[in-house]
Amino acid sequence: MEKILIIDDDQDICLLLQKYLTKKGYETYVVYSGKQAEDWLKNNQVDLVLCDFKLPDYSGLEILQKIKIIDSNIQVIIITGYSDVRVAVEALKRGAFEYVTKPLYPDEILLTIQNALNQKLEENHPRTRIKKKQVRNEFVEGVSHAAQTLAKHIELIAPTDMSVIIMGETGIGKEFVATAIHEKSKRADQPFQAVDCGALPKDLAGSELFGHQKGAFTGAIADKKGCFELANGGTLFLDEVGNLTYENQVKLLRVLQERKVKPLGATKEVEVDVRLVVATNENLKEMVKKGKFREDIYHRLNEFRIEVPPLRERPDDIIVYAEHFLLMADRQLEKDVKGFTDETKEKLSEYPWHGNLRELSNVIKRAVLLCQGELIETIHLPQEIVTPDLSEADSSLQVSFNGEMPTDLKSVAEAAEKRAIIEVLKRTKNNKSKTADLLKVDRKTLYNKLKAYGINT
Ligand SMILES: Nc1ncnc2c1ncn2[C@@H]1O[C@H](COP(=O)(O)OP(=O)(O)OP(=O)(O)O)[C@@H](O)[C@H]1O
Repeated sequence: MEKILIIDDDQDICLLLQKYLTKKGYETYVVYSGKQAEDWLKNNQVDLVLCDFKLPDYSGLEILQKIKIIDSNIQVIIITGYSDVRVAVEALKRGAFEYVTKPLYPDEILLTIQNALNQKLEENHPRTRIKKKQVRNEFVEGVSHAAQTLAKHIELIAPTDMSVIIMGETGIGKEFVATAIHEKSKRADQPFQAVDCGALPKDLAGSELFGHQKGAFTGAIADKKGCFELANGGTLFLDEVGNLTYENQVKLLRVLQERKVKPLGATKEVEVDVRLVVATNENLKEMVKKGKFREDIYHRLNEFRIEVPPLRERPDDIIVYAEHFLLMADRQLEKDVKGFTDETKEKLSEYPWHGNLRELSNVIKRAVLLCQGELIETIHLPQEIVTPDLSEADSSLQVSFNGEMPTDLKSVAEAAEKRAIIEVLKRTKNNKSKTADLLKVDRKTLYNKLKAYGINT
């Protein structure tokens, strides 16, 4: 039976999750703080951790790091508020499997847990993600000029053996581009090995990349092939390559120059034939200037550079991707949602999508889950996307409660009232009479509430 640890200081949430997941056949455990989790994990083993991002003692990133140090094989799913999605995305870069946003929906949690457990990292290669056997979602090109140029570049570069640097914001699809390059290359039937250099602990990175021989260091109980050897004949994708230590950059340069790797502790070198594709969301050239990334490696990798522009700079693509993610979610959740209302499309197109395609895909999946009819409406989207001003108003309301979410009924009711007023004002384009009508109050009451809640119209 697979084991799940739930970490949340909200005891009600813990109880609900525990009951639900136990019913679904998992062995579940609960702790209420980061420290308790740390102690618990040192003495017990689990397959997956479901962790609230805002614990009383540790931040989400801190607890993630501690879990990964204790056992890097544990899959971690972060529970977060939508307004914290950007930080949660950072957690993904540091090794979390996925984030789910509040309010929590059991079906969504269950699906994410099942996906995480299915993809549980392979025993022998804990920090690498082997993509070869994974079923991937299809590569969608987009219709914007930038997306078309990107597709053309992939077609052109794929059949060559040139190294490629893929640049772009988090979640924009750099790894997808790397996979597309591999799949369209002559190496397509050979391994595609992806390594997240950002998630490699410093002391183990060398062994993960280049392998080691039994006895090379304490804990090296058997020979181990590094990613270069595992990718032999195929493509090695180094994500967040700018995070490699100087020492590993030197070793990487040797492999690039000589096409040979020397596992730690080995006396002999092993020949490797690997095409290198790397990605970064930092400016590598700047890193070279600052002395943080070796110039010689940069030039070797920079045989071809692909820049993937952020989604907000190519709004024409948003609905294309949204429709693709809707199809995927329909399939995954066995639903038959057909599309979006015009208002929903408008809201999706206006939103800045700082988490790019990953954020869009998650939002659509959740909307499909919530949708009971044929079309996704704005009520199925997170509030931040439908009424961005309102979320600001909400957060200002929270601040006025000393940074704590209001829990007393009066405050909760006031927050809901404020939200409803702003929402209706938006819909009526600030027409007070219509707003009062829709809210079924007289104009004077409406004006009093606007003043009391500090809503400027
Ligand atoms: N061209 C595409 N077609 C369809 N889906 C895509 C495409 N590109 C990205 N996606 C979706 O966006 C998600 C994020 O993509 P990916 O992991 O490649 O981003 P990334 O830029 O490598 O992120 P990070 O910087 O965090 O490593 C994917 O899981 C996939 O769902």
